[in-house]
Amino acid sequence: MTTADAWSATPVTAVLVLADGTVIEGQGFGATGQACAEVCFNTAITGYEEILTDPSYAGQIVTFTFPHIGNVGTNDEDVETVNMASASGVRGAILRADVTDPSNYRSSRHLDAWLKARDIIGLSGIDTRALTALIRERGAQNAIIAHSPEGIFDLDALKAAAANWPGLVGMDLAKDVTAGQSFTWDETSWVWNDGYGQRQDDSFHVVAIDYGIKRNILRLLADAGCKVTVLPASASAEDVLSREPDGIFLSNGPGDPAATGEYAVPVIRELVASGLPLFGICLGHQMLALALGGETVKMHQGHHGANHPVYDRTTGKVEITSMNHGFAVDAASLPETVEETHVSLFDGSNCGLRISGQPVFSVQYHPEASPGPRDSHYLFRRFTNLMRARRGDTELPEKAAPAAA
Ligand SMILES: NC(=O)CC[C@H](N)C(=O)O
Repeated sequence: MTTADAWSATPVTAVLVLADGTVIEGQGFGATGQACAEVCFNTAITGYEEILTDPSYAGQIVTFTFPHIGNVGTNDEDVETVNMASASGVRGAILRADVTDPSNYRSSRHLDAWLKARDIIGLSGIDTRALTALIRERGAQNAIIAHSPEGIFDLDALKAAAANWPGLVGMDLAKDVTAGQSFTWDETSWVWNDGYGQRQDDSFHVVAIDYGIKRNILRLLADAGCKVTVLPASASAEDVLSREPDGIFLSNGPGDPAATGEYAVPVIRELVASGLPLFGICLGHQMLALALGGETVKMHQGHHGANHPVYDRTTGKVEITSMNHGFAVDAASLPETVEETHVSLFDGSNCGLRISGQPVFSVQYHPEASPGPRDSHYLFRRFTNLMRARRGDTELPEKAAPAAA
């Protein structure tokens, strides 16, 4: 496949080399050097900064199907990693058009400089539609991205590196992105005020285990009335329970959920046995399924975007969701005590579960969005309602009242 075209009739300064030897040439931006990872595509039209700072993308290179990326620059507020300067996430960004100068009042930095500072390699000027079609056909690809301003590439070495990269199956990356120490969080959201913007109830204490947690999850937990203690991925059940939480949260994160089987999954099993309300998102959902005796599988191309329809079997409603996952829970593997609550309307894959008769539930998608639609914010209220019920308080409506004008 050759991708140099009229759009990018300039010297080749970056390449993407797939494990099968395919070489895709374009222009480099951001960091220089090279990085092996899995290439996926994301169909979201907005929110590139949130996507590029979602720790769940560690070990991956994101191809944006939307052609204009970078035109609103970057800022400090839209960063999703808890550690603002963290470089341990996405390995590369692939764009159709070259990054233009930012034009937005919130911008404080050009995407190019911002990527450099975060050690993320950029490749632009390629036919992203062709690459997306290739991934759809053959599945997410192992690859190497390389940026050399001098345009010097050892293609044989790059091909060998891409072919030898082991791939995400079996790779535990949560341990690389988790915060090294515990911290507390009580900052509410400021961008979205959909009625949860004011703290509803200060008295819930939630312990969140950080496998690569996103800021907006923490903000929405705070909006829903929780004071959050965040513990590293290595936390034991005793570490969690000794904080006397009202509820437990399992975060999103990168890598293969099954690769966390030696440390996180047994801890989650013990936490489920505690009987406390428990809520999991994405990697947290997958690890909960494993803890309950289910299995996870690698998907063909994964789900990465901000317009994925999901059916909530418990209410009969459809919500449009943000997604970012390459593994999925095999619903058929779940034991009878576990109910499938949500399914993808794109491919029928599992998108949620709960334990019958126990305050434990999780979803595969990202209800905190960031970027994406707000349809699923109700799940944070569903979580606090489980904590309310446990202490005998009346439950609050899941749908927030519209924000005052
Ligand atoms: N966003 C996430 O938590 C991703 C979970 C997991 N790493 C996957 O790709 O399926």
